[in-house]
Amino acid sequence: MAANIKSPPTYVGIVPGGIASISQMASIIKSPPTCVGIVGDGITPISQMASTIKSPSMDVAIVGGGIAGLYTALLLKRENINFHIFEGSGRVGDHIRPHYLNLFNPNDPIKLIDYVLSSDGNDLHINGVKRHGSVDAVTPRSVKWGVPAKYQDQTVKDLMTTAIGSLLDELRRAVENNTFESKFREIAAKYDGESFRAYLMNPENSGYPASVVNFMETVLSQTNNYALSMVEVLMQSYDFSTRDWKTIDQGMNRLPEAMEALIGRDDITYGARVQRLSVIQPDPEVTTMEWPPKVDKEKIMVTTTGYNGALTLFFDKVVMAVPPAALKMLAARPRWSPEKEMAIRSMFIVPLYKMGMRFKRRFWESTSIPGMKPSFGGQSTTDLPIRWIVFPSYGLKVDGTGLKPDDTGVLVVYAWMTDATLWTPLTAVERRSLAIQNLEEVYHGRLDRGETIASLLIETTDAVWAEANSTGDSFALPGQLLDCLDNGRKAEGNIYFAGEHLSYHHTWISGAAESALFVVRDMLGNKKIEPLKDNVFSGHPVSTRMSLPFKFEHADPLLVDADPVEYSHRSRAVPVHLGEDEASRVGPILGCLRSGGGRFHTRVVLEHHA
Ligand SMILES: Cc1cc2nc3c(=O)[nH]c(=O)nc-3n(C[C@H](O)[C@H](O)[C@H](O)COP(=O)(O)OP(=O)(O)OC[C@H]3O[C@@H](n4cnc5c(N)ncnc54)[C@H](O)[C@@H]3O)c2cc1C
Repeated sequence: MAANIKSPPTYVGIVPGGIASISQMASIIKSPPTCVGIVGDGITPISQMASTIKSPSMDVAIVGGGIAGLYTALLLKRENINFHIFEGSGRVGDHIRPHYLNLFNPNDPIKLIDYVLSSDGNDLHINGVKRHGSVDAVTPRSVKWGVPAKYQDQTVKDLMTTAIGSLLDELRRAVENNTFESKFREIAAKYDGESFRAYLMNPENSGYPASVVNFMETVLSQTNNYALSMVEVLMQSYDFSTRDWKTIDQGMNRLPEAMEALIGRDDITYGARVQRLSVIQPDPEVTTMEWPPKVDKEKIMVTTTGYNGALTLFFDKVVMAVPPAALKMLAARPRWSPEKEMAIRSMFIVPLYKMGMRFKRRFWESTSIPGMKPSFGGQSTTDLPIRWIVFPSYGLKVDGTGLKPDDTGVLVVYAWMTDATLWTPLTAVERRSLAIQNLEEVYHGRLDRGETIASLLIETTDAVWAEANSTGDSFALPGQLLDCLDNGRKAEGNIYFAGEHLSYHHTWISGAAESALFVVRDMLGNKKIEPLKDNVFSGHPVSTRMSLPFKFEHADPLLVDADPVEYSHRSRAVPVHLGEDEASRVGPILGCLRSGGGRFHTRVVLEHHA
């Protein structure tokens, strides 16, 4: 049996009725090979197991194949540490879930394109008032919002700058001086105890009346976002004020797929939901075989179920790279410190709702109505249930080589927080019908050729994230941010924790990667682990779309999932800082997620050689 199992041969599997199918298990899990494994519920042939489990090196289980798990794997790979990923679903990337029905060449280089955050043709549709142009310039008067006279003509941007501009400047200066973390903690120690709403209303700060705060939240954010910790909303503003926005051409899921290819699919078991974690203490004295087996040093027993059957495997260390909701719902695991348990339980999970709507033509990119401008990217804001309408940044080539307004295209409507919760009880058909009606209202009198939204629509698909395994995004309520971060991150013996919720940049891909960096540093005794550099995997062939079972027809990436229930989120920009020299590098590059003095710049440059 040992011959079936690649190095080091301390890996034993047991199945009901014998060990015949152990070879199957060995082929499922090739390289992270500490261990004893049990498949199924029978453990009779225990006598055939090695007497004492000795592992010569450290073996790490990574639970979760999202960005946090994948990035942890790549860092461990660079350190030559054995690892294996257990991913509960059949794919990596989870939150990043664009879906294509269209053409592109799997061997196309992965490259960044500009992500357009706002454009001249974007609209505001609030209080029944339609306003064309940048959201930043909106005043309460312009949308008939009742506020005290002195605020009526202040733009929403000025109101926000007055409230937090100096704190944002302090954070930016701290990044330049490599003191981001201490500045973040200084600000959090002072302000985390209050919500952003309370902060804005506090006379010691901006002292805005509730009507002004409501106006700001409606125009700039989503309903009840300002109930979060003040520091969460400050960080949202900080991340959104990043200057250079980029996305990955042909879809953001090329990032996790490229990472997957670099890791190697043999080091990932798909469809393996971890259900149980147990700590097995060392007992070198005992030589008789029993279950659980005796081990020469502490091991973590990891039990998964899925389409590979049930697997039980032993590792030296485990990284739980899963969202707090998944961690909370783990059927059996050790009870951790009260602070840790509290951090896991109290992380505030924000629901998100998204619908991708595929249209016969990109009607938003052309208009014959005098005074109206087309929306080449960016997003429109409404106070309707759809809340935001996001225009694609794909195919925007002003030199005429991009997609034409008569080509098909996808709009995404996007609600979160309380606005997303309200979509949850509706059926799929009701959601689609509501989205169409909302869009008809926004575009009333503005479509050419006598068309309607319904007549232009090809298909829709949506994601009610609160109903998905990963739920939504994680944020902290007032007074909980530092506790959630510090206690949530703290290792429990040999069990470590990663995920976007444990970073300073909640709800960003870069945050998930940042958390992986923290974990690997911690696991290796605060070793100075650098983020991945451009050429770490230089020479490694990256073909990212080998496994997609679709025939592609034309070059407009449809960023919606074909599955009518589970929807992808649109591929969108991550905060990016690109230096001139970095942008121009060529060759096989794994783009890096690099930390600049606490500020985590996501630099996703993935190119592979022709
Ligand atoms: C609607 C939406 C829009 C977003 N927009 C952006 C954006 O524009 N830019 C940006 O940078 N970020 C965006 N984000 C955030 C970003 O996608 C996430 O922060 C990031 O992908 C989270 O990565 P993660 O690895 O922490 O978690 P996840 O992606 O949730 O990965 C966790 C993995 O663990 C697996 N898992 C869970 N439980 C188990 C178990 N018991 N056993 C085994 N496996 C398990 C899951 O299947 C999943 O694959 C968005 C998120 C959403 C929901």
